[in-house]
Amino acid sequence: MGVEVSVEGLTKSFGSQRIWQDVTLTLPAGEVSALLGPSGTGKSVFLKSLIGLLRPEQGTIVIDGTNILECSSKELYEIRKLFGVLFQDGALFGSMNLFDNVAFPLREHTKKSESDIRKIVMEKMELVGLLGAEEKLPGEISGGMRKRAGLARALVLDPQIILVDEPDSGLDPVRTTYISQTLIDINAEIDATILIVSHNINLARTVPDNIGMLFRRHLVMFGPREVLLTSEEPVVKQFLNGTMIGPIGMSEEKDEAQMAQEQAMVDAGHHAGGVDDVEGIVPQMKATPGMPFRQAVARRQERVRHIMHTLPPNAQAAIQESLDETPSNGGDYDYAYSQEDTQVLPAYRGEGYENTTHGQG
Ligand SMILES: Nc1ncnc2c1ncn2[C@@H]1O[C@H](COP(=O)(O)OP(=O)(O)OP(=O)(O)O)[C@@H](O)[C@H]1O
Repeated sequence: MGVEVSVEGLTKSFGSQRIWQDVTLTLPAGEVSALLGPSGTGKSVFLKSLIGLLRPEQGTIVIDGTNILECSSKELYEIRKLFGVLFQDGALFGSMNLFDNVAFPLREHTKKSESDIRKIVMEKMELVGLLGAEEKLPGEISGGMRKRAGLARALVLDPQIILVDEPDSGLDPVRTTYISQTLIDINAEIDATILIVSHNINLARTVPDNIGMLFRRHLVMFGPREVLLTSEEPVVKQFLNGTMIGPIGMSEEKDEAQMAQEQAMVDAGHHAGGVDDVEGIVPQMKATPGMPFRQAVARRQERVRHIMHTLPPNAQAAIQESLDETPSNGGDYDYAYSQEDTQVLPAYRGEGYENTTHGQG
């Protein structure tokens, strides 16, 4: 199973430009998490910080028991071996065909024989749906295929943590859904901890087990998906519905006067853009039938059950609803609680609720 990534009090600046501060979150081992946020809020900077490509000036990042901000370069090298990273454009070598691109980390970092390498490469190519395209050059294939090849390459060293930077960038909605399905299937197949950085609303609603959001140099929240998806925070609602009305502006955050002016325009009949208020939670994507059981589902439900009393009431109700809807046989996908279990949850009786915005999970 993948390893937990624990971030505490993390602050990053470039010169006098503060990117974000005091970011605290834990990526639960083996679960899929997503970090959302408007453009420029520092999502990619966060991702690069996790693998030690950028160095935050304060805080800790503990991976497999090692604080990577204090460890030696040898230790960092070892920790990096746990990661597979998919960069936005796939970061493929243009002169190598897809087979050689995907084989590259194996040839570079292991002493495996060419026949073993072939076996692994073909296995990963199949997992991302690229069998038959091994001989193609990156310049001869679509952006979606390049991303898939980048993903296959990120998988060949059997990573325990997979970081994915904007898997949807440059893809149409259908291809975005395909790559979303692939990420869920990969999680089912290898049980790695996955962090996806994105501003795609559909992906955010349907893929991750946990969601966080960066805005105004802070982590607005991080926790089980139900927390963000039922949030009443104006910035979260605006982001999820993609409208112009709310604190997020074209390039900068807005002031109160500007927001009031825009609201007046909408009240007078101007369309604010985006989809009409999508409320509540759409079902999470499941592993493709025939894939292994996604163990993260059961683990997450167990974990969420223990922290439920700390979550906002709307999130508690949504979690409860999903538990109630779980088929009594557990299905291939979901972990079912017995009726007895759900009845004794103190959180559902409204006890012990502690805060409204930070569903830390
Ligand atoms: N190496 C760097 N040196 C200086 N500034 C940087 C560096 N990398 C990123 N930045 C700045 O950090 C800020 C956040 O950038 P980042 O790419 O992380 O945003 P993002 O949330 O991923 O945006 P998008 O969704 O548009 O990709 C930007 O203002 C960017 O210019």
